[in-house]
Amino acid sequence: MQESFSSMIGSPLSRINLPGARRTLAAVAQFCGHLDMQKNLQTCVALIGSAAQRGAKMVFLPEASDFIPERRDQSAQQAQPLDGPFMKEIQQAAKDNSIWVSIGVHEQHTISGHPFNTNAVVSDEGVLTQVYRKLHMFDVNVKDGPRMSESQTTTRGDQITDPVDTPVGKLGLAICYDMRFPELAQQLRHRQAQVLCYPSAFTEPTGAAHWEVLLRARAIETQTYVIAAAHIGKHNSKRSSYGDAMIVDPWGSVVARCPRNSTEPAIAVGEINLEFLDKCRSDIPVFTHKRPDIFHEFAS
Ligand SMILES: O=C(O)CNC(=O)[C@H](CS)NC(=O)CCC(=O)C(=O)O
Repeated sequence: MQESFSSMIGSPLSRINLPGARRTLAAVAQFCGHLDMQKNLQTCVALIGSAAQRGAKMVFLPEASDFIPERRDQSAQQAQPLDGPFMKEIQQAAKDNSIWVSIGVHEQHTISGHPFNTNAVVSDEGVLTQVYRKLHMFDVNVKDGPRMSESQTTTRGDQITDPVDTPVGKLGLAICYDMRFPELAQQLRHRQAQVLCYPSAFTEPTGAAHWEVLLRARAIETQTYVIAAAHIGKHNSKRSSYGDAMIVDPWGSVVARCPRNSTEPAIAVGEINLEFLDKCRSDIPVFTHKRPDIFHEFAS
């Protein structure tokens, strides 16, 4: 798996003109995914197009943008490899619109049979540039709340992915439930991330209780931008998602947000300002105040 995956990764980074681009626009997307991959693909392509039209250099699409399963067996049935037809079309749309894309998909895993929950980054030339596979499985049983066992349908990843250079900054990859694990955000920041993304399909009860607080906390404590694309609305008779896709700045302010009173596909555009980020980091230099002598995980 690892070899075939590596061979699909291009090396377009030398071609990005990053130094002058201290202020760029990012677009965060929200829609209601269904089982039908063709329909979801059309929605994603339309969102990529409107993000580009609004001047964004990168667009962030939700976790599981390819499909939301209705039954457990459908995850494995419908999952495609990263060089399959769904990602090919996304790559083409990125290229056609000259925009970078982060997208969550079920990534086929032929060995275990259960797909990875993957966040894939595509360059504005349509090249698959970085891939992260969700580390933390959402296996929970909340009274009157969600009961989910992601590990029954999903293979968990086993590595932290190095942040990748994009036009909006050095981007650290995570997914949804990962936002409850500050150690991943800290590690990505330790590896120089300036932006973290959490493509999501949050449940309604946990979204109402925790979503915004978690995202703003991760942004404040890591002093990075946090971009969380999200599914919203009723996917099928058994499942619905909270929505509230947003971009948070390194001070913890929400700078862009999709409407929660509509389940129509939407994007919100916000500025990523790396000068502001540097100012946040120098005003309150928490990362020079770390105590690796006490907390050994950050000793280098
Ligand atoms: O299953 C798929 O096809 C797509 N994956 C998801 O929807 C995942 C795993 S079930 N959802 C979450 O992690 C929700 C986390 C959450 O809601 C919380 O942390 O409160």
